[in-house]
Amino acid sequence: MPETPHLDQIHIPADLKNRDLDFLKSVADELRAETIDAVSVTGGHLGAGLGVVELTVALHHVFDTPDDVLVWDVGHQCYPHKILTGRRDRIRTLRQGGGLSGFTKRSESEYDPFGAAHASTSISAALGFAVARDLKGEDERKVIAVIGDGAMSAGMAYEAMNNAGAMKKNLIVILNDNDMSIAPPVGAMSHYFARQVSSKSYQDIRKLGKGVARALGVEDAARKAEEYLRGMAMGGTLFEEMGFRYIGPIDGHKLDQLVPVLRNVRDYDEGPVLIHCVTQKGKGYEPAEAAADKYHGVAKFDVVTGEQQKKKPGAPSYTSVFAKSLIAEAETDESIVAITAAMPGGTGVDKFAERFPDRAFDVGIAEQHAVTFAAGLAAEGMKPYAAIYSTFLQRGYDQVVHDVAIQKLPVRFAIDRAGLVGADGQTHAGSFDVGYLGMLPGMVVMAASDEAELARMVKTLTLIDDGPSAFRYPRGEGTGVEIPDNPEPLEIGKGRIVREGTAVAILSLGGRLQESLKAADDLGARGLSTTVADARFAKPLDEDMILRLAREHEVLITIEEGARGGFGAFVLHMLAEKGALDAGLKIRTMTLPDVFQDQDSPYAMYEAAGLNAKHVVATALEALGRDAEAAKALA
Ligand SMILES: Cc1ncc(C[n+]2csc(CCOP(=O)(O)OP(=O)(O)O)c2C)c(N)n1
Ligand SMILES: CC(=O)[C@@H](O)[C@H](O)COP(=O)(O)O
Ligand SMILES: [Mg+2]
Repeated sequence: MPETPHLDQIHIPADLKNRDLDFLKSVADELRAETIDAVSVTGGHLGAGLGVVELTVALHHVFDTPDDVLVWDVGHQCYPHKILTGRRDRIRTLRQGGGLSGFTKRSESEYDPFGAAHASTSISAALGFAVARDLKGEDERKVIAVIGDGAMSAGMAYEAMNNAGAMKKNLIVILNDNDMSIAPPVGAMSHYFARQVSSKSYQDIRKLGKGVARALGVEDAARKAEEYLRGMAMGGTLFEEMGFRYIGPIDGHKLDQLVPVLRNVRDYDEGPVLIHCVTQKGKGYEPAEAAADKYHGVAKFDVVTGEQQKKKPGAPSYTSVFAKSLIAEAETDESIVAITAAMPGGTGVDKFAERFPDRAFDVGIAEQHAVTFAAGLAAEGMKPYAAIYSTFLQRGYDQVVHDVAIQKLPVRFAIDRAGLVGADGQTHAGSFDVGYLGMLPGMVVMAASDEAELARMVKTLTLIDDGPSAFRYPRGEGTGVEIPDNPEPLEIGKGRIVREGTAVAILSLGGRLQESLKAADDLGARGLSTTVADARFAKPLDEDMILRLAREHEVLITIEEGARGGFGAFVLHMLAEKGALDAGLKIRTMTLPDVFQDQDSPYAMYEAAGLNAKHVVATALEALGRDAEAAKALA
């Protein structure tokens, strides 16, 4: 544990008041060390937090949180903020079961006025706070949003600025420009920011900072910087045109620049202000600064060497199987293109881009655009694979409906991180895609039960040219099955029987198949011969197979890695329509519970969700009236 004599004096942000710059600098240094040490034992988002250490200290020194409202965009950079806002004693529980969330969360602290984890929401939320404040007549309270350069690629940020600029509300937006997203940032705005940073005024203030601080000492240097910065607001920037006063760029690691600038804008009450703050992702920790991803998200690591805990080599990840399979298809089909919204590594589109640089597109954090862009490509005869995490596709839903499905355009959705994802918790769970896609007319929706199935699904989608289609697959490693070199396409709307039995039928969609097979073993040992079927399709359903399961078994259980209103609901609907429930079939639908589950290991989350093998066993026994045995199975 690092020595932290200054940080130890800070229990809440008010303890940072009336402190001089030297003290604040020491707090910042110790806060950085504490953040590094904490994340070394928990893993998590490190680089972003290290880049905002000084900014966090300066904000809490200058403003009166929680009365002043501080909204962090994404929230993955908020670990230093958590340490300063009364959560230091639990900081080594970050992202663990029962521990602190890895993001800002309203239920966790009054210093987190707005929860986040999906990007680019902060300016909209902050404007809402500002308008409410004014309606309540509490004008003295300040509202600040901190948003990254990557998050600035999303439409929402501009929708919010457009609105804020016109409303002329007092609102402070801090653009935290570290010239990084998860991967190097993309897009014209990113180039625009880079031009601002290379401008003469920024280079001048950097020189001024260095020279003057040496000559005058920090307090005098701060006064000098303040004088300089007062005269520095530039006209004519994009932000000025949108109605913001633009200040910067300033060096976000220099408290002697940050503090006076923040003090000035705190007292400015003539409308919205944007401070362009230049920072470095991973700042102050050499292994992070040197890493290509600037330690965006890390496993547990050794603080001295920076070496991250390696996972034991296991089966290939679903993501890598997707990438490999798509590359194989694209070798012989030039119309295949791949799209990612700022997640090239996470989706495997980086691998596709290495092989086909002209056919891979990283559009930035812009899921809405990604979907409609794919629709345009499809309309022109290309075969776009939009590889988007289940949770982030939620943002592009109207585009899926309006631009893709209604026009029957053959966009292929490769939906990664389907189901529970573990440490990222509530906000990142891929719970809803089967429901929200399966309800759309004409959509084909599949779920892979293992990596060989995934390879077959990639192949299958190359053949669907008359409408949209999707397949979903979980985060992490596959099951270790052999992956065929030339995968056979699947017959649309056909499932498969994996094991034949007579009393109980388990109909699994996607990644719960292994648990279903374990449950079948257990039920078999209890004298209940059990059929296990892999549905493969949530839409269209394999009606023949499901009707047969309903006819020939006393109990039918559906199971899926998704919320209510998904696969089980579709099956129930179909069986009801066909009158297959009229004869007294004992049917149970096993889904994620109707709550937003907190983070934990994926296994523990499925355990809490009641979707592991023993839960299937108990469900079957309970359906058969063997309640005592069911209770024992769960014990
Ligand atoms: C809507 C949405 N899409 C994708 C992501 C995944 N994501 C999390 S952080 C991040 C990069 C954010 O970059 P930036 O805003 O510059 O913050 P930095 O990490 O550089 O501090 C991305 C793409 C997300 N959280 N939300
Ligand atoms: C903050 C954020 O949204 C991402 O960094 C996310 O945590 C990545 O998740 P994976 O680790 O599953 O790619
Ligand atoms: Mg960034």
